[in-house]
Amino acid sequence: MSSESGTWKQSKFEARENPLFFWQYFDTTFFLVTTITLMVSFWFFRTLKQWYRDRARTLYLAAKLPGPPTLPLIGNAHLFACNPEETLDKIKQIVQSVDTPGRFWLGPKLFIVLAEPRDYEVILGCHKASYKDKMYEFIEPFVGKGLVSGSGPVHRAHRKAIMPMLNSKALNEYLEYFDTHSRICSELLEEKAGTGVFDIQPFMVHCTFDMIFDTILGMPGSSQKEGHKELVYWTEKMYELVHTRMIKVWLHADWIFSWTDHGKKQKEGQHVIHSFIESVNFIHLMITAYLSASIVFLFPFEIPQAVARKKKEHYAIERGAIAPDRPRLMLLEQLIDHNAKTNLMNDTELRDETYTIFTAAQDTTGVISSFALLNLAMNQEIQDKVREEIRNVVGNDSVTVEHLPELKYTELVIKETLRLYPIAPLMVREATGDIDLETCTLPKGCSIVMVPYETHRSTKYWSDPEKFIPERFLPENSVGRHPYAYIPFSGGLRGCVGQKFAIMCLKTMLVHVIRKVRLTSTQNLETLRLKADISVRSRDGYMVSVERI
Ligand code: HEM
Repeated sequence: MSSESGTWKQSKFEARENPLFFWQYFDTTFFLVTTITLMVSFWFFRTLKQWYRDRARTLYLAAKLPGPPTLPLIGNAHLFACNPEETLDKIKQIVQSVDTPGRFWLGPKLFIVLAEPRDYEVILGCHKASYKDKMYEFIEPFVGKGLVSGSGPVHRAHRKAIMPMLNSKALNEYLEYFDTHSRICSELLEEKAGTGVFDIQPFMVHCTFDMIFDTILGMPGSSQKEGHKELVYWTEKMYELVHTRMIKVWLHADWIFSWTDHGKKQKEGQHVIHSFIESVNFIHLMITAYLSASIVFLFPFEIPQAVARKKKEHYAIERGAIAPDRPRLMLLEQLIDHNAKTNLMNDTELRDETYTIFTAAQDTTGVISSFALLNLAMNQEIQDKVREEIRNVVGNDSVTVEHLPELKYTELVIKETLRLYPIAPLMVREATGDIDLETCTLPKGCSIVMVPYETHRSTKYWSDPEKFIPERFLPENSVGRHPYAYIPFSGGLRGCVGQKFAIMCLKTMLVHVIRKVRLTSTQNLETLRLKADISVRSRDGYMVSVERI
């Protein structure tokens, strides 16, 4: 206390003796505050000016593009205040009402719609369009940040590492699993013979669950025997929720979303998944996993366990404690081995990539195989041709690597299915710089919407586009067609990494099912109603009847 009052007295004394004492103090503070204020103001006005310039340029370039009339503040958001199932119709209406490139606004955000192959060619190969739109982040609460939603240098490095892991050597190893599970699927379908109309999708979805469990996680899948209706339901629902959030601009803010019915449904879905996991007896699970190696459930909690188990196995093999019973080619094993050498991914990234690939592979293949079989059920002549080819090429044998390239007509059927039902009906990118197209410039910051669904059904590139005609993909019938008129697997910098995997998987499934049962359906292509969430699906189910061959 005395020393403090001493200091104060000393300052008072110095101030009286030296009149510049306080001014010196004031000058330094004044100088610092002024400099910082000026710098902040300078930065603020510069940013504001840049923002104003960018905005003016965006408005100027957008004004040159055709599009529906906009309302103040909300733009065209009111057009999407519809049932999520109708989104595809809304986008189709926009594409059909204007000559693309066209535009629409969701609040302050500009979307430029493309449907011409020449524009796809530029966009899919352009680094400035290789970033996924921010809306893809809505998928991250479910699958984490993986190849599908990520962008930038980390995405590039992960993609570069993962792509060679889905090479022919690994795929040939996977074929055995595709064959085993497809056989089980065909036997289960055979049991449905004579039972009337049923939805074939759950059968195909469970089959793909199992194939992907074996090949991506390297763990035996047996969901076809156990059945996981709730999980299947919530996988599909999860995509629907993400999609709803993407198109409804007012749901973008987390705090609003969490209060809405959709946010509550998201929690409900997570709750179902959590409860399911918790309901499993973990001791039983571990014993089952280690002794009989039959783990049958998945989702985020399962993936970390799978990663941990595979890591343990990796280090045990390295120490020589156990010998590998086969080449370690399952995707998760390859990722762990690669990571041990390069340290490319941390544990979270490893788990997210595994789970992302798992869902990217499972949902797509499950839906496309259902559409393929439904279309064969609706077209008996085409089904007969496929069956004849299968008899000639594979007979009653297991499917081998040598058979696959010989299944040429079956491949045409798969291609035609992917034309009519492109799994990604819309693909959205963010322009990280201005991009010049043949007819216009896309301004930096806009969202680019590609609509393969529309291009795949455009009379400009396809005759009788609404009909199921596999022969249109014969080389002689494809002459002169723009290569980007057909992009079911996207292409270029963000193209699907699982294309070969998917074709192999689909061919094997078709072989087993078509040679075992004849499918019929009372549904037809003209009346089949589709919906689009993240992928295209049938609103009416995939209703077929089967009889034994
Ligand atoms: C019939 C089956 C499939 C179809 C039609 C399909 C289609 C597509 C499409 C269109 C994209 C681009 C999406 C976009 O840019 O928004 C994509 C990306 C992707 N696909 Fe597939 N896919 C299929 C199966 C698979 C399989 C089996 C795997 C894994 C084994 C897989 C893994 C991925 C991954 C990881 C990406 C993200 C790639 C990136 O952005 O770098 N897909 N797929």
